Amino acid sequence: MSPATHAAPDTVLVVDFGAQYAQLIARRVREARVYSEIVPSTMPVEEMLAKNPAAIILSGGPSSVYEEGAPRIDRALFEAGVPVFGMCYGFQLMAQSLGGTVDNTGAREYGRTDLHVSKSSSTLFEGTPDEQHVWMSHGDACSAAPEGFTVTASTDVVPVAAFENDEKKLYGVQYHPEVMHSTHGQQVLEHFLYRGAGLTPSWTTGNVIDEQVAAIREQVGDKRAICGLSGGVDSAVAAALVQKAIGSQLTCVYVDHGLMRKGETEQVEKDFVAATGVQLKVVDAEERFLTALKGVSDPEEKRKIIGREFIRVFEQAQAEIIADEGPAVEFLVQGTLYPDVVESGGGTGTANIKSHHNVGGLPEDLEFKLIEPLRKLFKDEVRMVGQELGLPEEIVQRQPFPGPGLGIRIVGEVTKERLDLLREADAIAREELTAAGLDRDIWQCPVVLLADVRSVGVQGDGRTYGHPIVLRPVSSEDAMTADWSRLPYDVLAKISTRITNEVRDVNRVVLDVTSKPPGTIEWE
Ligand SMILES: Nc1ncnc2c1ncn2[C@@H]1O[C@H](COP(=O)(O)OP(=O)(O)OP(=O)(O)O)[C@@H](O)[C@H]1O
Ligand SMILES: O=c1[nH]c(=O)c2[nH+]cn([C@@H]3O[C@H](COP(=O)(O)O)[C@@H](O)[C@H]3O)c2[nH]1
Ligand SMILES: NC(=O)CC[C@H](N)C(=O)O
Ligand SMILES: [Mg+2]
Repeated sequence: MSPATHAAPDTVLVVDFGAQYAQLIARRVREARVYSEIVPSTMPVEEMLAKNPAAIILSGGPSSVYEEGAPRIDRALFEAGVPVFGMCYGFQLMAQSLGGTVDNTGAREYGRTDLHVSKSSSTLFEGTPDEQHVWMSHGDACSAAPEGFTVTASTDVVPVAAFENDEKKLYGVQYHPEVMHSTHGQQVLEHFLYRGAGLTPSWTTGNVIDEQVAAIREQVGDKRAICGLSGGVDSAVAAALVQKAIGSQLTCVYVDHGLMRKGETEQVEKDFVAATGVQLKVVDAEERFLTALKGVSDPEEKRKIIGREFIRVFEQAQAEIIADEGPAVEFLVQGTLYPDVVESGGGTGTANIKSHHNVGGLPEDLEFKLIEPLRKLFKDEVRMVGQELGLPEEIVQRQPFPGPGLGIRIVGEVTKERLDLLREADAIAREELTAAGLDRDIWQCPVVLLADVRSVGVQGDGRTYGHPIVLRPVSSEDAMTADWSRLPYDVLAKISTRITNEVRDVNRVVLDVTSKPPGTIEWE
């Protein structure tokens, strides 16, 4: 999308072989201040090379290289003169393609492993200790490196745990440098990028602002755009970025779909406008959404309906703005992030976990041209962009709240009555977490109503048959993986007591102690 005046940054392609950690690799590369993108392993090598990558990283993956039907890579990739770094499956594939030996030696290693570095002056390992901990997860192993490669590390059971070929700029490690448990992993990755591939750490979120502002100006011209504004971080940053590019040609539209939390609408009306001076249109669409959701309890169906209704409301807003005179409103700005795209199966041929309303949930007859300036960024990067744009801390550090709102936090049919009940419970949980000073310690805390579940309780000496509320506090770096937050018991106790006392029909509060994976953050 960048106009010709802005050179594309040096890009490292991360080829995804179905890895658990492809996103993490891309993030680590960006932490090294080099721009990276993920591509599926099914992309033909010519297409990868046509992107003019500065380097290529081959990810891990569940397959075995010698199995029939296992994903492969055209050998041409290794002969194109582009520096390549293979990790785990990618390493094994590189070994096999170039004439080394990979087989099932019985040398399985899962988890923390001691790595013995045999050539600490090598491109990958310079300055790192001869003995280091790495994180392994493999059943196959490379027993002989291809010709021309120097073996630079081994473990007690694997003779070839790293190899390097400086002449051809090809490198590989059996372990996962991208995970935190590999103690010098980031350093080894940076050595590949800076020393192996000769890149300089120059990519910053500042580049994103300049590039996107120029690109958006060119794209929009003298037309107008609307931006779905939710009060959340992503749309606030997207709106501020687009406002910087086209100023008063932008109108923000906040949809009150009746699935918002207590006090949210008032907050957006007040805080965001005060911070940015943006033009805001608030649409009350509660009835429309609740009617469309009537009788629906399947999560994907809910998501699709909400995605569709959002667009219908935006179209209506568009018509109203056009009626007010001025140039056409052709564009819709959304605060879509990279994880939204990846999780909706839109990124790399990965599985569709759930349709995020703004990606997989969009209707097919969408007429707007989309502007999604944050589509390639992770959340922490978006927060940095927001900070650079001068947005206040309260907005930039706000916890995420999903576009489909409480609609996907009611397991069962969504009704006004259930929403009101959940809104009360959620407000109590948020109030107590804030009072305990825990807002910055947790990523977010969905509060979920199990509307189709009832359990027996005793309240006021009488029998009750009510619904459970689930607390789902999680900590995370980017919502791609998460762990349940170990909240202090007294805070949990207070929330539980208040919810069962103050919210009618709720007689039980339970805590979700599942990490992601296997659970996702939201229940639907
Ligand atoms: N109530 C709403 N009104 C208008 N647009 C919305 C609303 N909710 C979500 N959107 C649109 O959908 C996009 C995706 O929602 P999402 O919740 O991922 O982002 P966000 O709300 O901007 O940030 P956060 O992830 O911090 O909550 C938003 O960026 C925004 O464009
Ligand atoms: O705008 C959004 N539209 C959606 O449809 C959606 N679904 C999940 N989320 C948020 O994304 C993060 C990851 O959530 P999951 O682990 O449930 O997939 C968490 O932060 C969720 O709150 C959404 N945000
Ligand atoms: N994590 C991986 O990439 C594993 C590679 C291969 N499936 C093995 O077990 O050796
Ligand atoms: Mg949100």
